[in-house]
Amino acid sequence: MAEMDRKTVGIVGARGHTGAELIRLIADHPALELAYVSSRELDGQRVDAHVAEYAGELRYSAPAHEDLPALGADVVILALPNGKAGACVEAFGKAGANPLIVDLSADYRFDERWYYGLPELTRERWRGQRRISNPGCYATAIQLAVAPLKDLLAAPPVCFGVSGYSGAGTTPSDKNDPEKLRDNLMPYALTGHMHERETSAHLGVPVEFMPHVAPHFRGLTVTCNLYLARAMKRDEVMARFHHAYGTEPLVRVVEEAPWVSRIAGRHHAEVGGFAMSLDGRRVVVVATLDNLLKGAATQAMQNINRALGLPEATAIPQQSPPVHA
Ligand SMILES: NC(=O)C1=CN([C@@H]2O[C@H](COP(=O)(O)OP(=O)(O)OC[C@H]3O[C@@H](n4cnc5c(N)ncnc54)[C@H](OP(=O)(O)O)[C@@H]3O)[C@@H](O)[C@H]2O)C=CC1
Ligand SMILES: CC(=O)N[C@@H](CCC(=O)OP(=O)(O)O)C(=O)O
Repeated sequence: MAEMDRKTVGIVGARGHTGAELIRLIADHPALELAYVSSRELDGQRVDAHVAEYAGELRYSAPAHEDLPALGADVVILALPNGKAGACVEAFGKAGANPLIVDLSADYRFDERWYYGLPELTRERWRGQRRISNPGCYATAIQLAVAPLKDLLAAPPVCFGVSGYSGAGTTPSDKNDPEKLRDNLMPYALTGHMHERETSAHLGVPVEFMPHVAPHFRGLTVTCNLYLARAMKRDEVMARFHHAYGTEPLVRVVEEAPWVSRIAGRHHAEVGGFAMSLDGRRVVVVATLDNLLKGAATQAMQNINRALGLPEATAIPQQSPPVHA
């Protein structure tokens, strides 16, 4: 597609797990090409030595924040740890540069000047903003599980989350130490996790969230207990989910509670279970997604495609639905 006017993309923080997934997606994108990928640790090394799906001559570089605007990418993806995006965003402001900026961190998720891009729930709120804040991974799953019933809740949803340890990034900690995770389930931030605040703010209802990290690498599950203001039948509950997501290529509504082992490496989220209490006033909804894909890189790609006027699912692999045993 050499004749197509490709847009250039810079990834800041490209050594990380999400950065690597973005390199894969962009490598296969008909309208995008990588301009630069930054990493201090991999500075000077060939990208194809680290991401097999990338074929080209590009090497990692380590520009200072203030030098990013001069690199001239049309799209800049910030995949840095929390707290680091501001310096980059400021550098573009100071230089008078206005690329499309997508931030994967939590830094702008509460900033009303930024579009919060969870396309299936917020795409109507995009008004051409060139600053896009990508949602958190658990926060994506919880919002997808709760949104279709949020007007019927009698109490805050109580959500039990279990993530693979890639969710904890590459900076060494107990939460990404395979030795400490072996045969283990590690609870953390059991009240006040940032995604509790994020989901509450964006759903407009208070949410309670208890995260855990498990020994698998990628994929997360949230099991959400929802008390309902009136008795409902399972069919009625499911009809709401089909209505909300029936035409969405990246959210599948499934009968059974989905398994995280079947979502790893896939680009969509699954929402299912819909276990009802006998009195019909309580339903348990389970959502799974790959935290690095629909929880991060794939969602960023949806947002970028949309902002560039391309079909939202461009270059996002659409695999066939999993077969449940
Ligand atoms: N992992 C996940 O499942 C999800 C992550 N996110 C968010 O996406 C962002 C990236 O996550 P992830 O890829 O997991 O993170 P990683 O920890 O795997 O990668 C972080 C990247 O930032 C660079 N970096 C680390 N420290 C600094 C620093 N002090 N200054 C500048 N660069 C630094 C690293 O490269 P180098 O040190 O070589 O420069 C690396 O490229 C985070 O904000 C995270 O919260 C969002 C949703 C899901
Ligand atoms: C297992 C694990 O540690 N997960 C991360 C969430 C990853 C994510 O979505 O990150 P941000 O919201 O920080 O962008 C956490 O709980 O902080």
